[in-house]
Amino acid sequence: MTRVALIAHDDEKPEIIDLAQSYEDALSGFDLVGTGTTSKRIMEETDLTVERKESGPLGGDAQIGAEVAEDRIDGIVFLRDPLTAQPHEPDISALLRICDVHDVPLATTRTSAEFLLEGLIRDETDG
Ligand SMILES: O=C(CO)COP(=O)(O)O
Repeated sequence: MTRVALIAHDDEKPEIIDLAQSYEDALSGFDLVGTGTTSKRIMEETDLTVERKESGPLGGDAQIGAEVAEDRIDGIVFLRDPLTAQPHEPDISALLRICDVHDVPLATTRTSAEFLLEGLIRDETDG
């Protein structure tokens, strides 16, 4: 099953919730994983089930990075706050780097996230 990671910084949580609601039908057919607070918020605002990792600052990005290294993840939506410094910036950089290493598609904005999800939906439909 297509496994998708959902991650958003605090400023972007309303955006990822709106995205999850817009794509709820398609996402319900995916295996979802996410960082702690993002997962919790999405599950509160939709009927989706998201496997909860740690919160980002406590290692959630690193846990998802480990799954990327094991080729378990098909795509990542990571809505980053481009205007606020994060205490766990090294973990964030590591996640972006390991996605590059393994050629795992990663979207960091709403529009690129829609393109990514449309691509994953198409791949799943094509079988
Ligand atoms: O910090 C994050 C990603 O770097 C997100 O973590 P939360 O989903 O726990 O807020």
